[in-house]
Amino acid sequence: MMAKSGPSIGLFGGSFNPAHAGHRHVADAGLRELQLDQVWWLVSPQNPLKSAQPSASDRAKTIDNLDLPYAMRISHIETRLKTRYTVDLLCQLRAQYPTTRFVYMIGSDNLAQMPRWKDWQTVFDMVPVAVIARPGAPLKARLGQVARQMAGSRLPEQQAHALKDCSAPCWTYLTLPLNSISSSAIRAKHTAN
Ligand SMILES: Nc1ncnc2c1ncn2[C@@H]1O[C@H](COP(=O)(O)OP(=O)(O)OP(=O)(O)O)[C@@H](O)[C@H]1O
Ligand SMILES: O=C(O)c1ccc[n+]([C@@H]2O[C@H](COP(=O)([O-])O)[C@@H](O)[C@H]2O)c1
Repeated sequence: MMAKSGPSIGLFGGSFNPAHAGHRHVADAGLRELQLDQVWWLVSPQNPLKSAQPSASDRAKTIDNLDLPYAMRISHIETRLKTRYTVDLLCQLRAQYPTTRFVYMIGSDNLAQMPRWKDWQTVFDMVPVAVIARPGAPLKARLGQVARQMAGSRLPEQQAHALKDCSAPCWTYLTLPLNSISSSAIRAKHTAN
């Protein structure tokens, strides 16, 4: 296998319907705690587990309001590659960028939901994964099926900066101060007004 000496890039996939400060909280943790060179905001064409969403370009416009720093960029690669499943995206990225050190970033609600993803174990086998704690169901995420099954590959939070250089499977759970914002709460507020 080729040694990975290229840039370290956080892959931060989302529906972003709309994007909000909770997303910045996750992406900022990628630069600050994981010490990544860049974070790519991957606008999902359509989360396979969610009902139909507004267009990816309309959702991406909401990220513009967050004033991203230079080290973060918005990516429509999943639309271009016609992938909806993370495992398929990672296969294509690995072929396109063989030396890049990718880290996949998710909120803890997604860790709890991951048994419903396509080939979730393969996702863990392909890239290091960073989970950012989120209010809601913290125990479900921390003690759920994925956390239990992957317990042997967990890196202590204090060593999160080293995650990018770990061989998969390897993951960490960042507790950090919690951020309670969600897109569904924002949508509900707009509907109510
Ligand atoms: N406040 C937050 N803290 C930690 N992770 C978050 C937060 N908000 C979103 N995320 C994570 O960001 C990624 C993209 O989230 P998404 O675009 O679905 O927003 P959302 O607020 O979860 O949306 P919805 O409420 O519609 O489900 C997911 O991995 C999600 O877990
Ligand atoms: O691969 C899957 O089966 C899968 C199932 C659900 C969600 N995902 C990915 O998880 C990321 C976060 O999704 P969301 O809707 O919670 O923002 C986004 O990049 C989705 O493509 C992936």
